Amino acid sequence: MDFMKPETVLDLANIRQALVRMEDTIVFDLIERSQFYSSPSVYEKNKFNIPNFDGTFLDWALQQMEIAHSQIRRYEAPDEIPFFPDIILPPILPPINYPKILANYSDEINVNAEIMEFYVKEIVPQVSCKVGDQTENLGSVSTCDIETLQAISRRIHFGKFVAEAKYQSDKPGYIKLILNKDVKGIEDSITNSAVEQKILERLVTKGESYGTDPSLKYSQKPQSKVDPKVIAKIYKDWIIPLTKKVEIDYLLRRLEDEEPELVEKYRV
Ligand SMILES: O=C(O)C(=O)C[C@]1(C(=O)O)C=C[C@@H](O)C=C1
Repeated sequence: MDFMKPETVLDLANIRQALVRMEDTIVFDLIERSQFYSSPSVYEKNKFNIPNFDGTFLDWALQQMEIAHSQIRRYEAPDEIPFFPDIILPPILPPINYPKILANYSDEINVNAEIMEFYVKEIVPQVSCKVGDQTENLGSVSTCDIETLQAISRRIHFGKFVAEAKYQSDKPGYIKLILNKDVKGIEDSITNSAVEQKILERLVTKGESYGTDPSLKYSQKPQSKVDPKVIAKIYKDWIIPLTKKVEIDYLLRRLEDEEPELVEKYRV
């Protein structure tokens, strides 16, 4: 898909293909994280003495990274959402005039605070190789965390494109659901259990293959570096539900950016 060509971005088959590709990045990032200890010092507020800063070491490191990445134009892209939108800077590179694809409030749909919370509380304890700190690796842990968080955030906020594609494909149906504030109806209409099931099965296969040394493939002992079932469970319990939350939150506001005459047509 090409963000300069909206029709390629709003094609559900293309979006799903992009989501499948993102699984590779996320699975590899989780495997990378599994080399390290849980490293609680990285996630403890004000553990290190950082002048004029109130937060965890990871918050601080991620903020520094986002400041740099904002200047290299990362957050101009419609599929990149910062964790700290209030501290980012204008790009140094000239702006890109992306065609409008999403509704005008789309940047306000941001679940990164929830992503940070489940990452620290649920993912790190399940994928790290051992409980505790390993002093010399705290920096590596934080850079690995940043990569993983950014990959998961991009995947979850892709829900906006999924939602827009679904909205465009059935405006009358969605306008009625939105006017009725029918959250359950919206959730049912965006859910495709067969697609979800396939994702979970494929993640187990990817976890097994990517986590195994190819030369040991035929060994009797399982080699996976992260239990593939844990990877599938992270998707089932957190990544897919939050993607759906993004879709629902996006759709609930969708009439803010719709022709009033069209909305009136469906109001009873
Ligand atoms: O592919 C879709 O239709 C989506 O809405 C994305 C997604 C997902 O998170 O992967 C979420 C909800 C659907 O039930 C299936 C898959």
